[in-house]
Amino acid sequence: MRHLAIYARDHKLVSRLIDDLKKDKKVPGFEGLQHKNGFEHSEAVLQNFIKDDQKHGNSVLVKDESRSLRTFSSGEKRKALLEYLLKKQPEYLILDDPFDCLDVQSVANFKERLAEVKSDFILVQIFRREEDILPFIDIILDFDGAGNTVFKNKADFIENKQGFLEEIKRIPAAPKVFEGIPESLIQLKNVNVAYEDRPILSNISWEVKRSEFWKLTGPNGSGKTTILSMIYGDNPKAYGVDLFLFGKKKGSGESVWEIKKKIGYFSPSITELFIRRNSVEEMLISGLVDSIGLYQKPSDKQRALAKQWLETLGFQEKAKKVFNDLSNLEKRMLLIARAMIKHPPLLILDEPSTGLDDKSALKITNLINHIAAQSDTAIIYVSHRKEKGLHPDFEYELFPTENGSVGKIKIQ
Ligand SMILES: Nc1ncnc2c1ncn2[C@@H]1O[C@H](COP(=O)(O)OP(=O)(O)OP(=O)(O)O)[C@@H](O)[C@H]1O
Repeated sequence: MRHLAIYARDHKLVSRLIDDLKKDKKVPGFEGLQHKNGFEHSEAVLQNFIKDDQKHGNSVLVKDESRSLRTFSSGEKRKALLEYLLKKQPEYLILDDPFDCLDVQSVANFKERLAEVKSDFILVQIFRREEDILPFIDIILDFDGAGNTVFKNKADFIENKQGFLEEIKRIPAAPKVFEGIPESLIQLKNVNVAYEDRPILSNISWEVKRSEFWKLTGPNGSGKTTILSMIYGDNPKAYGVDLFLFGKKKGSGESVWEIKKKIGYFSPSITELFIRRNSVEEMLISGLVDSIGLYQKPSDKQRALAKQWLETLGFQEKAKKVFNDLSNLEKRMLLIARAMIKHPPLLILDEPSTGLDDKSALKITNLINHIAAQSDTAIIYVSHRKEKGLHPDFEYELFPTENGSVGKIKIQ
């Protein structure tokens, strides 16, 4: 059997297939893998190691390192898992979307490492983006409309990406005006951050003004999340440095809660916070009252605004549907709309298209481009990828050095 890649068009079908492989069942097209020693490289496997590390410390993945697995960036964790699995001498390795959280350089290194060991075992790569398919794989497993597996040559696997992006209609207007918002929303002046004497950020000077659309980028571990958590979260590193949010130095009066009211935030991980059985409409409206889920009866005005947003997204038929029953892409589009519904002065989108296939990622970037073009909200879009179709005005890129990451501005 040769290496192959599985297109994760339908997550459930792929999961079922992988489960059957793991249970050592006979799977059509994968007969060569039965009774073989196989391992899985996936986010779920990684999370188990992280849980274990939290309980017992000293994870086997990083036993030669002085710090715990938890403090590794997402890219560093994935690399550690790969090396750990390679030592187990697998006969086959399932790689579940291995490049999704990796920056350009790490993807290149990871691909190079796999090319070195590719003749030692069979690789089964699950992918969502065409550009991620390993260069030495030329067989793709896809699913037809009835859910049957279809094997294709890579050359024949051509995604028709044109013509499916329905034009986003106008986004609804702001329900209220935020008073007293200065021209400068975020300003970092010569900010340095270190963790346990390890320099992470070096002399970062960056300003985000009203209505600007920024992409914040940089390789894994360069400090993107650290900057975000200083702005939006309660990272103690934000205090005692020259970080100004909406004109005030952080820590000089405004509570984190007050600051958060002026920021719309979306990260794919918040999708899991919504466990109540709120409807799609209620979930949108919760963005107006800064709560996760809705605990009070919405007013007619709020419902009318939600209706307009649902029309913009093309979700008008889904208003009463349970949020948790939406598809992954629909949940993300809705939560981006929820973050934007009050037209906050600043919208932070943390890797919003991570884990999505090419078509779904384009739908997300299309929505964000429209939000940027049709509102006065400033946007910070965090990603380590080159996002196809995204049109930011500026890019702030972090470059790691041994003294911590330095930042450079690119005008698009
Ligand atoms: N609490 C902590 N203690 C020690 N080190 C930390 C802590 N939090 C982050 N780090 C380290 O700081 C560096 C920057 O991490 P950060 O998560 O900000 O990077 P990133 O650019 O967001 O990475 P990625 O793209 O992989 O998410 C990493 O090397 C990480 O291991």
